[in-house]
Amino acid sequence: MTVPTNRFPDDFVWGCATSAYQIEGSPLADGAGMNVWHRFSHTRGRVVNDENGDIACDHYRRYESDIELMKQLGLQAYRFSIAWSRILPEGTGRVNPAGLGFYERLVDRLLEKGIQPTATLFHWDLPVALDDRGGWLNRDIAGWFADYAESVFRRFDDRIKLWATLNEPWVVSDNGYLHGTAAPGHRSLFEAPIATHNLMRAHGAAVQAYRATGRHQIGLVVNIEPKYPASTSSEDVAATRRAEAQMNRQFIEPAMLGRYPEELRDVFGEAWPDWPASDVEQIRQPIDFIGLNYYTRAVVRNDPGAWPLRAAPVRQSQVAHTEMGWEVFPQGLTDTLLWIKDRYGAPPIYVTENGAAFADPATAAGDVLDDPRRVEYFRTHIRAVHDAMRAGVDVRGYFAWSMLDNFEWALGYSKRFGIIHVDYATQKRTPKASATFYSGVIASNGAVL
Ligand SMILES: OC[C@@H]1[C@@H](O)[C@H](O)[C@@H](O)c2[nH]c(CCc3ccccc3)c[n+]21
Repeated sequence: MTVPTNRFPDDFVWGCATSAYQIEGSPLADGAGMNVWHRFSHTRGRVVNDENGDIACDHYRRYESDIELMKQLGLQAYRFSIAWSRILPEGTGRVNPAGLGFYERLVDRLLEKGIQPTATLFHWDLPVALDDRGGWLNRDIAGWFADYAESVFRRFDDRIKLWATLNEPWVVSDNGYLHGTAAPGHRSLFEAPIATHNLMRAHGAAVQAYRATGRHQIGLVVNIEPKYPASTSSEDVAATRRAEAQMNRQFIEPAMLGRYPEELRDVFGEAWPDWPASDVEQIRQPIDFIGLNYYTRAVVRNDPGAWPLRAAPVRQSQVAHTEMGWEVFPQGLTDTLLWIKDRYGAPPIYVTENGAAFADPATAAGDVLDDPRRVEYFRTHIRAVHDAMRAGVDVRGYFAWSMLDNFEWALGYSKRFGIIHVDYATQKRTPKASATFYSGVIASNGAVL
């Protein structure tokens, strides 16, 4: 693959990404079952300002005008997630035709507008009915997930050609079961490894199900935050390896190499089981691509008091940070793309999420002052992708996070990642300068960088 010096290959795909619970609203409409983020966000004290996704961007009802905006941007593809509990209100068994109907309308409208739909089966919004049966702690969930996957493959594989099983299993295991900062809000050293393992077993089962009938591509989306040691001391280097294993290799390694990083026993101790080899073999199903979500890097030091990693980030001074407190470090994206290529056999990669939160207040006149730092963030990170491609990494596409300002999980609506501003009181959409910039990138296939 020859990569032109000043633009991207002709078949490179440019898109935007969102997820169901963050933008749709109407979480219980038309027979949908309750999902764990509905229950979590309605539990006092879990989300900033006790905000929730009851309305969000009202995309469930405004999807046609939102797709019009995507068309105006010149998007070639759109990454969204399917809400499991709309399709199977109890998580298994009865299919809800109205739930399928929403995604049918969404997909058909996208195709009408010449925009490629790419779907993630699970972006954290587990049906409550399954959480009440143990959720990711119940080994049966691999079968439940495969059945759900089959019901949507059967319906949409003629129109959706790029599938992802899970979005960021690390966040579900680490935030949802280890630290309790995300749904279902558990805090347990013993539960997190079980959640990890069942998430990955479910991934494997869904890929196996896809191979039986699917005719296109399926992969796994992981968040990778490259870890750089704060010093060359053996303590800091060891701490960095623990942090890297726990976030960056805990999921991609079983999926791609059929083994868990040995550092995980050092992190979890007796709480890390000896998984049956047959389980890990089943997890290692050949996949067609890796979806990489990249935002920032971490500089890591040894910290004996930091549970359970015994590692802590070191904030970098005198450099740009986003509203999330994340360092702006585009080199980390190049480094990560090269790391995946070198370590996991040069798989095709889509950058499935990359973006930045900055405060973008709307002025009284209704204009939106898009922070110029967001344009710079996209410019430098898209350049970083190009650098990796010039160095031989097989990157197939880039999805900006996010198309719309949306519900930022436990941070509610306090963080704005959108290239399109949403006034939540009026639901008015206003493209930001970053939308105009990204539109130019797409139109010129990266030549404007
Ligand atoms: O935080 C911005 C986005 C979320 O809105 C997406 O739903 C999620 O896929 C996503 N992942 C990451 C990086 C991993 C991460 C998630 C949550 C907290 C800290 C890091 C950033 N984001």
